Amino acid sequence: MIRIMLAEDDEIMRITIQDRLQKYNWQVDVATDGKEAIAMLDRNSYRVILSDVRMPNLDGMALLQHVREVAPYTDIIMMTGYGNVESGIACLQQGAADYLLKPFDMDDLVIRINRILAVQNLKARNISLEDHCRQQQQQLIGSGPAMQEVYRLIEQAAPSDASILITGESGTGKELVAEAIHSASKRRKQPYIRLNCAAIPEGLMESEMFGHEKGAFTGAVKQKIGKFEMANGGTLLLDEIADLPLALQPKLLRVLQERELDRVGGNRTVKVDVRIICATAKDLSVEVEKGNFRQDLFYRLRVIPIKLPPLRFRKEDIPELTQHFLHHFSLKRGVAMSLAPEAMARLLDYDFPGNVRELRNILERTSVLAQEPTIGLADLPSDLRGKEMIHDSNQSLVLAEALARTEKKVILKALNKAGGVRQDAAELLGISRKNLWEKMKLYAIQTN
Ligand SMILES: Nc1ncnc2c1ncn2[C@@H]1O[C@H](COP(=O)(O)OP(=O)(O)OP(=O)(O)O)[C@@H](O)[C@H]1O
Repeated sequence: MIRIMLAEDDEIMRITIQDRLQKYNWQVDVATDGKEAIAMLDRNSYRVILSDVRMPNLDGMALLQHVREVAPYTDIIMMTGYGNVESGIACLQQGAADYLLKPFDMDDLVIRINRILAVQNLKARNISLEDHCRQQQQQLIGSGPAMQEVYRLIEQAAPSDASILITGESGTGKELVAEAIHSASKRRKQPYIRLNCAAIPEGLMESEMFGHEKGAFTGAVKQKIGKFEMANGGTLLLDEIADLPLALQPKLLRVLQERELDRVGGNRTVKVDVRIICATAKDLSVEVEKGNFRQDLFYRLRVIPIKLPPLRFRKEDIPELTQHFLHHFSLKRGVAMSLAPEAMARLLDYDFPGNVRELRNILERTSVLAQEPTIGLADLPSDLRGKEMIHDSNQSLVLAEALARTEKKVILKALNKAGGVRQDAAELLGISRKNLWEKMKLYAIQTN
């Protein structure tokens, strides 16, 4: 429920405004002077404060200054009397969101509050869009059986609010899967926020997750909203969850169980409604055995587990991924890039310890550096060209066969197109004449 504070010393005015605003299902707490308002601000979070300028004990300007310091996410509308436009402008200069000259129309007040709430919603949405933008143009690619299973799990998991644990080696697309789940869920129009548990110093993690109040610790000069509150109504991805400090794990468990949290240095409880997705490249059950991760939290987080296979176990997706990334980099470079068959063969033979991220990086680098629009073997990084390639025995045997068949087909096609002229066929294939000759021998291809 949207919470609004009304600070006004005039009783009739107070009752009239409160009655009217409550009709919109807003919770309206009233304060009779500035001091009382400050005390209430310590106990609760408000989206909007509506304050009179002239009040006993502590006036509206002092309250405004206090709110700006301790609650930067709360907007304040000032009510000034006697047609005092200068005072209204002074309020805006001090950081008020708006002002109203008394006497004012109640409809006008409601419109202004709604406008402020809309801007607040936009700001929250903006934070989540920034996160989205990073991933823009990034969709999950791969139609092999392993990815089909992943899509099936995403589809099944998305509609519920159950916690999801995505595991998989680095670069297998865990973040993309988390985003796909959010986008397919009923929360898709709400914020999607990401928090990397490994990237934040341990001492700052609690405030990053749950926020803090002004003065909670040295350096906490302003109130800060944590990622949980930012994600309210939406989804929070806790990336690298295995790195969440042990001391914070009970606090995360509490949010999951009670759906409420305490900001650091705060003495009030904030209700949150957030769907949690966790991702990790580590085996969490091993971390539990080692005593680095709480078992109760582990079970709570892995209600739906999704395991992403490494790229070397789904090599069938490499051509499709390659095409997808090359298309993207071609647009960036303004040249239609393609991959020579033997370069593709090398990619298919490589084990990609860095998974899809490594494939993407290789293609990005080569599409920038390659002299010709066709990326050849020589354009690939040395660890792909050289003997250092890591072989996965059974897998590459099956692939080698499939590859050989494809390569033979492509060569025959090129020779056919070139009317049997080897030099032209070699050029079409983007390989040397000698290389073509060797391959023709290998595949027992004859030309007249
Ligand atoms: N199936 C996929 N289709 C398209 N792109 C993918 C796929 N999987 C991964 N990527 C790309 O690979 C890169 C790494 O993906 P992502 O960050 O999701 O991996 P991750 O598993 O979260 O890695 P880490 O554990 O290192 O954070 C990104 O650029 C992403 O777009």
